[in-house]
This record gives sequence, C-alpha cells and structure tokens, in this order.
Amino acid sequence: MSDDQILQAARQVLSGLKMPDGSPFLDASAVSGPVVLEGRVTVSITTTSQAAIALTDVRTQAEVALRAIPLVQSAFVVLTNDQATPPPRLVSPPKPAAAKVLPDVRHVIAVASGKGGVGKSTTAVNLALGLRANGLKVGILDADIHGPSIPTLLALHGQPRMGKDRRLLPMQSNGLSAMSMGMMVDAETAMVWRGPMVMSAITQMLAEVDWGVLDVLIVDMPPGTGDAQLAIAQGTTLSGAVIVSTPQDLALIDARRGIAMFRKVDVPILGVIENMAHFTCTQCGTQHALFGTGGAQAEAQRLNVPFLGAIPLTMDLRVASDSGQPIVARDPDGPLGRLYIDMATRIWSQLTKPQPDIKPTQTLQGA
Ligand SMILES: Nc1ncnc2c1ncn2[C@@H]1O[C@H](COP(=O)(O)OP(=O)(O)OP(=O)(O)O)[C@@H](O)[C@H]1O
Repeated sequence: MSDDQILQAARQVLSGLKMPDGSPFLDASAVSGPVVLEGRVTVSITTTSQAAIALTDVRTQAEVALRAIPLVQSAFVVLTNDQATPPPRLVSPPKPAAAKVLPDVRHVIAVASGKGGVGKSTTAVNLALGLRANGLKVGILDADIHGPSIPTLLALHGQPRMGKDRRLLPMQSNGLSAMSMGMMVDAETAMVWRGPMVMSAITQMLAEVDWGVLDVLIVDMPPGTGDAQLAIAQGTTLSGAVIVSTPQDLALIDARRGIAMFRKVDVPILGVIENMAHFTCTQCGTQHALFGTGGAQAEAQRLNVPFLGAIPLTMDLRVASDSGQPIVARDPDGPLGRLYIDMATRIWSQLTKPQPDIKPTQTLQGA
C-alpha cells in the first residue's frame, strides 16, 4: 500500500468520526492532517488544556482506527496545546490529573545546550552508554524533531516495530533502547508546531513507546532555550538536566540561558560539560585551546552548579560518532571512554544520593 493509498484509507476511516459537538471530525478547523509519510500517519488536534479532556475519546478512536489500516507503520493523533506563551510556572508536584505514562522509568534526564552544534547529541549518547557501563538500564529519546541525529550516532536503520499492544518498541543499539522523534512524526508536520504544541506532542508520543523498565531515560533536547525547550522542561517531569557548552563566550551566554530556563521550572542542574575544550595536535602532542579554556568550568562555579568535565576536540570522537560507533561503545577503556563513564557515574550518584531537590520521575504531563 503506497502513502497515497494509506492517506485515502485514513481519510475514509476518519470520516466516520465525530467531534464532541457532533460535527464531522475531518471538517473541524482544529484538526490538521492526516499526513502520511512512509507509512506513518499523523493527525494533530489543536486545543486548550481545558478542552483537551473532552477530546480524549475521539483522539483514541481516531488512533485505533488508523492503526487498524493494513501497512500503517505508526499512527499518532496528538492533542496540541496552541498557547502563544508557555503556561505559568509549574509548581512541583505536577498537576494531580497527570497520567502516569512512564511509571517504569526511574529518572528522566535532559541533555541540553543553549546553542546548536556544540556536541549535545554526541554527549547525550556517550553519557547514556556511560550509564549503561555502570550496569544501568538506559533509554535515549531524540526529541529534536527538526534535526534528529541519534539515528546516525547509533546507526539505527529502518522503522521501529509495533509491539503487542500496538505501542512502538524502541530500537536497540549497543545495549540502549533508542527512539527518535524523527521516526514518529515527519518534520513537515512538526515544523508548524509552536513550543507548547511540541511539548504536548512529545509527552504524548513518549507514552506511545513501550520503554519497559528503565533506570534512566535520556532526552536529547532540541537546541536552544525558546518556547519549545521551556515547554518540554516544564511538561516532562525531569529528575535533572545536563548542560553542554563549548568554551566560547557566545556558547557560554547561551548555556547560562539554559541553566536559567531549567531553574525557572525547578529542574535541578546535574552539571555542565565543556565540549571541544582543547585540541591535541596529533603530530606534536601540544594542546591548543582553540576556543579559549576553562570558560565553562568558571561559569559553572559562578552559577554554583557542578562541573562534570571537559571533553577535548578530537578526530577520534568525530569519526566514531559519525560512523555510528560512539566512542564509549568502541573504546570504553580509552581516555575518552573513561572520561564519559566517570561523568555518567557522577551524574548517577547525584540522582541517587538522598537530597530533597532531586526526585524520581513520577509523571509526564500530557496536553
Ligand atoms: N569533542 C568533539 N570532538 C570532535 N568532534 C566533535 C566533538 N563533539 C561533537 N563533535 C562533532 O560535531 C558535530 C556536531 O555534534 P552533535 O551533533 O553532537 O552536536 P549537537 O549540539 O547535538 O548539534 P545540533 O544542535 O545540530 O543537534 C558532529 O559531527 C560530531 O561528531
């Protein structure tokens, strides 16, 4: 069945559904889609948090009907909360009505950067493998809908399979359970989602993945500190955040914004990692601080957050990452592998040491 045929079938099954006010589902101005890409079907219904509950039934009916179409790889009907500004600061514990969508995940950690291209995804993957080397069950979610890079970094090919209860099974790579938003929704659909819409879509889709029992789920955040990032930080109950920065002043200014953003929504900062800290010449062994030195460490001290370590700029790391064999998997006992594993150990000990401000993940808030 081609995408066009799936689209026709999708429109056919959806045409039988009604909105809560009795109007045809497909005619509702709040409904966008269906969009079909390589067998994946997405529909979004724009709503407000207050009106979302009334739409829950039709959302489920639409999803069940779409998933029953032969050769549909995945089907998501997401309630997107179209608010121009993020909802007011969430006071923990989160809203009591929140569904426990990840009851078997002990901690969700965000790996974030204020600025793109600083090595956030590379760091997220290697930290995930470092936690795994500590004997933990670890998953990684690539939440960067617009520029997903985890499939490349972990050499994930093909589409995730559907489990028994029609929930998607994460893909497996190097002992990690992995899922990329890019595999669940096509970039074109996501492109029109604003911050809060991205958040509600992400939290909802997280619930559609059968993560199983995990000690840690790492969320590789989209770069930046705009509405989308704030909404994810706010809507996903996080145990903590790790901030990645290069040593340049400009990157540090953005990292500072990232720290401020997580603090605003009461997410503890587990630490700052300086990436591309210095370059060691392969010919003469001399270290060159191309982007300055010690900036992230000084910033971490100034902001009173832990400094987890500095990763050098190395060809090995880049080649390993870009060929889908992360350095911790390829060479766990080498200097870089040990560095990441040590940082992961420190992160885990922070999560598990009893302190009032680091809480296990209880809930993820839907729309
Ligand atoms: N320490 C390092 N040494 C050498 N290359 C690195 C290092 N860290 C990351 N890279 C390379 O830099 C590029 C960008 O890295 P990565 O995709 O992890 O960044 P990002 O911050 O997640 O980017 P984006 O904002 O686009 O999601 C990749 O080619 C990666 O292999």
